[in-house]
Amino acid sequence: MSTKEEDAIMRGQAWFFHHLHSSLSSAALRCALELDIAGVMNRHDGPVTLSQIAQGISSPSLNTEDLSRLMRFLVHRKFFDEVNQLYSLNQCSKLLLKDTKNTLAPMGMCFTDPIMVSLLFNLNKSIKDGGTAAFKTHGLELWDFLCCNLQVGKSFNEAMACSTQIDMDTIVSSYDFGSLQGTLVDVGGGVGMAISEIVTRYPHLKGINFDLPHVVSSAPAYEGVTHVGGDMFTAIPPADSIFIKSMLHDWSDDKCVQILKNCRESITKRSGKLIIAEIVLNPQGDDVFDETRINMDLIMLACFDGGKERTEVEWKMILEEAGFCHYNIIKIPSVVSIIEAYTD
Ligand SMILES: C[S@@+](CC[C@H](N)C(=O)[O-])C[C@H]1O[C@@H](n2cnc3c(N)ncnc32)[C@H](O)[C@@H]1O
Repeated sequence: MSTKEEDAIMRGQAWFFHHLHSSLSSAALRCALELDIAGVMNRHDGPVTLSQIAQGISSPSLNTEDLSRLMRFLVHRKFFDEVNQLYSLNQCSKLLLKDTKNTLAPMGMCFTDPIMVSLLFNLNKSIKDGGTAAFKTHGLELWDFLCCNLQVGKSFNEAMACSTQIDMDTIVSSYDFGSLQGTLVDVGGGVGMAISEIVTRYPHLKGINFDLPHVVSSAPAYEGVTHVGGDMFTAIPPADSIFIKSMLHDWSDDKCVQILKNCRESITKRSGKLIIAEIVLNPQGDDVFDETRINMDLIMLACFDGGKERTEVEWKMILEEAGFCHYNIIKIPSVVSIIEAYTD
């Protein structure tokens, strides 16, 4: 065998093992979250030793050598920084701190939960035999499963709310909601985090958070926001403008057209605007979020019947079919873009 062939085999093996073991990163992330390693480190001023981390975890049977191997892995994967056996938080691990404004800890806990992860491993059945991997795994579509399993449902809503909090900072500073007037309805707004961020910055807007009754029933009260429970496939509350974030990707093209037609019905009388904050897929792209965008597409495939991330061509198709003949895509420094759509 030539050196060139040997080299190609070696690189192939390295590629294979990289992907074979990639779930270890999420397992280690879960471990760091469960042990609250970032929280323990944050209680100290400056870098900490392994024994300070061990003391902070405070478990009588903790094995320091095992902890040191976990820390070595986490440092290798750049979760934490380490210099001369002193560990410190970096930009990634700061996102693991609980109860902070920009935390991603609830998202980490929800999407590393074996209940959520297990469905990804049924993707093969779903592709071969049809139906969602969620249904193959849990015997229910994801929304029904989340509705019946309140604990997982709560964890899912918290995960959405924390990533939305981060996205909304960028969305609100990149898009001029100040030009809108009257009522702004967030369709599929979850517990109302997004609309509350908008009306806090633009208090002249009247915010309505619209979601399924069981979701809004547990939503916190926000000043300037009214929670309305209902079904977007039946009717959407009347609005001057509509906001939708990370919701259409849960649905097939046909269902999206149905939702968008209901949006048009809701705003038609007032010639309002539809503002969508969702992923615009660019499979050949190589910006910092393109990998996440394509990962999200596979998650949608596993979780939702017909769920998908869409390219610009796919967005144009469903918007036009629903009667939104004009649109404008605004790229912002986020995994999502803003799509403004109009009826005339
Ligand atoms: C992926 S979450 C997005 C939540 C929020 N927009 C965000 O970005 O955090 C999709 C939301 O759609 C809601 N939803 C699902 N089916 C619905 C329906 N038929 N009517 C209204 N809302 C629905 C879910 O309850 C969930 O809160």
